[in-house]
This record gives sequence, C-alpha cells and structure tokens, in this order.
Amino acid sequence: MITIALAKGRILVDTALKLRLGGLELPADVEDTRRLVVADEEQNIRYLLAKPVDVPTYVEHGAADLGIVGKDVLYEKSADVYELLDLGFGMCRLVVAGPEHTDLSNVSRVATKYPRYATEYFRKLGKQIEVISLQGSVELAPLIGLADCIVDLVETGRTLRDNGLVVLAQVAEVSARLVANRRSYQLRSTEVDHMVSRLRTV
Ligand SMILES: Nc1ncnc2c1ncn2[C@@H]1O[C@H](COP(=O)(O)OP(=O)(O)OP(=O)(O)O)[C@@H](O)[C@H]1O
Ligand SMILES: O=P(O)(O)OC[C@H]1O[C@H](OP(=O)(O)OP(=O)(O)O)[C@H](O)[C@@H]1O
Repeated sequence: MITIALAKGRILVDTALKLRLGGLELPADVEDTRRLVVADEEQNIRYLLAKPVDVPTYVEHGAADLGIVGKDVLYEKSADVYELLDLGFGMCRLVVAGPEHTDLSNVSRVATKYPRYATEYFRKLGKQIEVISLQGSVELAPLIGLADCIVDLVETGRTLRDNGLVVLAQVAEVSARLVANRRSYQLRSTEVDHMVSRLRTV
C-alpha cells in the first residue's frame, strides 16, 4: 500500500480532479468528508487529508510516501523531500505588496505568513527586515500601520485591490507539486514512478 498526503482546503478539489484524470479511483466524498484517512482498496492507495502546512512533515518523516502541496508551503517549510512534478494547478504568485509608491529600500517591517521567503527576498536586496508573523488576512497589517508592506499570495488580485494595495515585486510563482519521501523514492521506486507517469500525462 502506498500512502499519499493531500493538502485539505483550497487545492483539494483540483488535486482530486488531477488524480481522477490520472486514473485513480478516489472515494466520491473525498472533497467533503471529515475522515482524515481514506483508502482506495482496489488500487492499494491510502490518502491522508492533512492541513497544507503539515503535508511536507508527513512526507519527510515517511508517514506518507508521496504528498501533494503548494510550492509556497514546500519552500517555507524547507522540508527534506524530493520534488518530483509541477502539477500545473493551484497557480498563484507570492509577491511583495503594499501601498502604491512604497519604496522597497525604505521598508523595515514586513507582515507575512512566509518568514523564510520574506527574509530571503529582502536579504538579496541587501536589507535586513523585521518580520511580523501573521496567520491570515495579512493585507490588514499595512492598512493600520503594523507593517510597511506584506509578502503574500495573490491570485486574482481582488484582495489587494479591495484594500487599496498594489503588487510591488514578485517573489515566486506558486503551483501544486508532487513530492516524495527520500526513502520511498528509492525503496518503492516502481510505485512512485508509476504515480509520476500517471500524473505527468494528465
Ligand atoms: N489565491 C490563493 N490564496 C492562497 N493560497 C492559494 C491561492 N491559490 C492557490 N493557493 C494554494 O493553496 C494553498 C492554501 O490553501 P488553504 O487556504 O486551504 O490553506 P491554509 O492557508 O493552510 O488555510 P487555513 O489556514 O485557512 O486552513 C497555498 O499553500 C497555495 O499553494
Ligand atoms: O488575489 P486573490 O484572488 O484575492 O487571493 C489572494 C488572497 O487569498 C489568500 O487568502 P485566503 O483566502 O487563503 O485567506 P487568509 O488571508 O486567511 O489566508 C491570500 O493570502 C490572499 O489574501
């Protein structure tokens, strides 16, 4: 049996679609069940429904052989896993955003859910910043003077627009990735390769 950790939430519907298009028989209720482990007995696959930020942890520790999660989470967690495939959905951008005309060379406080990305981005610009760590609604921080700007995901741009903020710079492009545990990649290479080729052709 091979175990795959899937990120619950925003990317789960597209993840299930991709797996089904790849010929995998996911249980019909996978997108809205409260069960955290769902099995496909026929194909000998077990799916773990995990919080996105925890998917790299399950894979790194071998609790799952494979995982599907956004590149943003993967990079931020710097998990020791193999990244096998860009799955081509969950597309968005990680950006620096703030009030129009913000001068990035004058920024000192940056609000974000992504401290690693933010610190590294500004370090490359030669700037040391103070990270204000938030868990959501990050756009609020520059509006009320908690931070000079934010590092956050943008998809349609609506959240920025509705809050009078603009993209100041792009940090990274984000999409869902297939990752593998390092040992599983070696010891279960037939099953892993099979999964990669199923998902690659979709
Ligand atoms: N517009 C978007 N905003 C946020 N994440 C997006 C967007 N588009 C795609 N994604 C992907 O979806 C993932 C976030 O999913 P989701 O919002 O369900 O997780 P979360 O932030 O952990 O949520 P929560 O904290 O509410 O459980 C991101 O890691 C990213 O890879
Ligand atoms: O460009 P848009 O299409 O507006 O999408 C971007 C917004 O979506 C995400 O927030 P989410 O809805 O996950 O809520 P959160 O702020 O609580 O993380 C992200 O953090 C942005 O705030």
